Amino acid sequence: MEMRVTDLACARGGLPLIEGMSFTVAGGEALVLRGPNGSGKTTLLRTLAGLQPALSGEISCPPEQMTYGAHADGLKAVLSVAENLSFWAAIHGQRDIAPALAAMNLTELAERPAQTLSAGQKRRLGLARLLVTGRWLWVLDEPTVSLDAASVALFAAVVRGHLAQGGAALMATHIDLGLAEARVLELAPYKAALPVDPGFDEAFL
Ligand SMILES: Nc1ncnc2c1ncn2[C@@H]1O[C@H](COP(=O)(O)OP(=O)(O)OP(=O)(O)O)[C@@H](O)[C@H]1O
Repeated sequence: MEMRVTDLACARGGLPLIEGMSFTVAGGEALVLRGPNGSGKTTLLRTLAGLQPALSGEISCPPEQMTYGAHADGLKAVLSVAENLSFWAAIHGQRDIAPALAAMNLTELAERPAQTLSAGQKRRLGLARLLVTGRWLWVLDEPTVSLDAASVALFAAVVRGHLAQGGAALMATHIDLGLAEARVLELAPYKAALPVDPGFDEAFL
């Protein structure tokens, strides 16, 4: 399995942010996306996940082969931890949620309504969801927000396990995940030139 991105350009709010971007992610690989606030990491991930159209370029992997973890945890507040996971597992044709619960240290919280979880516990549940999708490519936006050091380590182990099974991960993160094997993809070289404002008029200066 491989995702090949070729000469991609994307925009947000009508402004081009990224242009001329090409890279590949293959099964067994983790790619960490780096760039300052506002540089377009979320925009790139949304584009790859098919949530917004690219301005131009090609993405070889269809959204059906990936799972996208956004800033929001995407939980159903009144469902329990186990019910939330079962819901997602059913959508993806999976049954066994026990390994996902155990991997993100949620077994003891299985019966708790999601709305009563702490921010870090909610994030752990959001990440456990990845494990019941069966998708090979994980596209993740700041996956470790709200996690304490122990949970970051748990998550790194989950990612490593996914890679070992031939999966891949593309993650925007500002923190060190402790995944020494991850490649870093800097956004800076692909910063799009700002369009010239055709309505500019010196008389108004
Ligand atoms: N809904 C929106 N409408 C218009 N512009 C937006 C919208 N969302 C984000 N932007 C702008 O698009 C640019 C890129 O934002 P994006 O969220 O992709 O950056 P980022 O690299 O993920 O930032 P951060 O590190 O802060 O999460 C920013 O200048 C931002 O203000």
